[in-house]
Amino acid sequence: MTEIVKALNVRMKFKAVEALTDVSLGVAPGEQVALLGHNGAGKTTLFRLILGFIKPTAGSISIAGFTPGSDAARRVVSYLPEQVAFPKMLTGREVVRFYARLKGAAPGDVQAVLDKVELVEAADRRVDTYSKGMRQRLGLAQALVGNPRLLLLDEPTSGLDPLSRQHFYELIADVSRRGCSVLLSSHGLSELEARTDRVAILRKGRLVADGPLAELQHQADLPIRIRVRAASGAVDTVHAEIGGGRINCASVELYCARRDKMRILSKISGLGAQVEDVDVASPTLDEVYRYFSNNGIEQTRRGDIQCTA
Ligand SMILES: Nc1ncnc2c1ncn2[C@@H]1O[C@H](COP(=O)(O)OP(=O)(O)OP(=O)(O)O)[C@@H](O)[C@H]1O
Repeated sequence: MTEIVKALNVRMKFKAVEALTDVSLGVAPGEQVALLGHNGAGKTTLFRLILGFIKPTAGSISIAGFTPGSDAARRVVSYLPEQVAFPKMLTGREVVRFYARLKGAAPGDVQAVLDKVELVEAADRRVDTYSKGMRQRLGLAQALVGNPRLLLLDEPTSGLDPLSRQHFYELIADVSRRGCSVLLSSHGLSELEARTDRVAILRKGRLVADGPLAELQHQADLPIRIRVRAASGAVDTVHAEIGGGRINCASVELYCARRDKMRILSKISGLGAQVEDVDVASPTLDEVYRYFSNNGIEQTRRGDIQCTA
């Protein structure tokens, strides 16, 4: 199957600044990839290369087998930039109609897309009366019109309230289920955690991690948190048996390496009725991100594994 994005050993240099170094990344049809990285890591540069706005200093990129920026590639890809701006005098419908014509989409697509992003009621109002969230949804509408095979979304949820974010991700999941690939950059790690197939992390222009979150958790081998709620009067015994730290009058918390998890859980299970509940938490995307963007050096409060069990 042809990859929608295929970047091979891409290097991008702006005079003295090397924005990307030896980046190889593929995106399959229907795949959702979150592109993460600190400010200046090279995310927007990668988007601009995929769009064909700039050419790589070295390496190659193809979009569904086509050269970025070519007519054929442009028919494949849609882009929602971080700072979305439309002519204020136009209505939302006129904006989407304009993009529909540019992309050769059927006129009926305009209404369907406005409906999808819940802008039908405001469609005939001028864009300068729109809230930030409505402008962002209009940005998504212009990106969705014409059924692109690849959506590039640069910080698409910045400035959106929690409900709008949720709706936004539902829309993205829907287009992805229909086979559209999504490459999305974001700093909102907690909201991405359960919503992306794959995470790619750029650090100073280098791709330092690429895979499903579970795989990156495995690679980073960060400690797992186990929290045990003791039965009434049993907290001292539970603490003495499994170690860790007391976090209140009734609970004990410890961190352990992944390889020790089952052994410790079995020990906790052996405490029988002295344990009321157990909660096991794998490292979050935020922790995995910090690990990889800090060159594999762990900087979390879990740094010292407190397991004595
Ligand atoms: N046209 C340009 N000329 C010179 N340097 C540039 C140019 N475009 C980008 N850069 C530099 O390349 C590096 C990567 O920038 P880029 O905008 O891709 O980062 P980013 O990951 O998108 O950052 P942010 O999260 O802040 O949007 C930065 O050091 C930036 O200053």
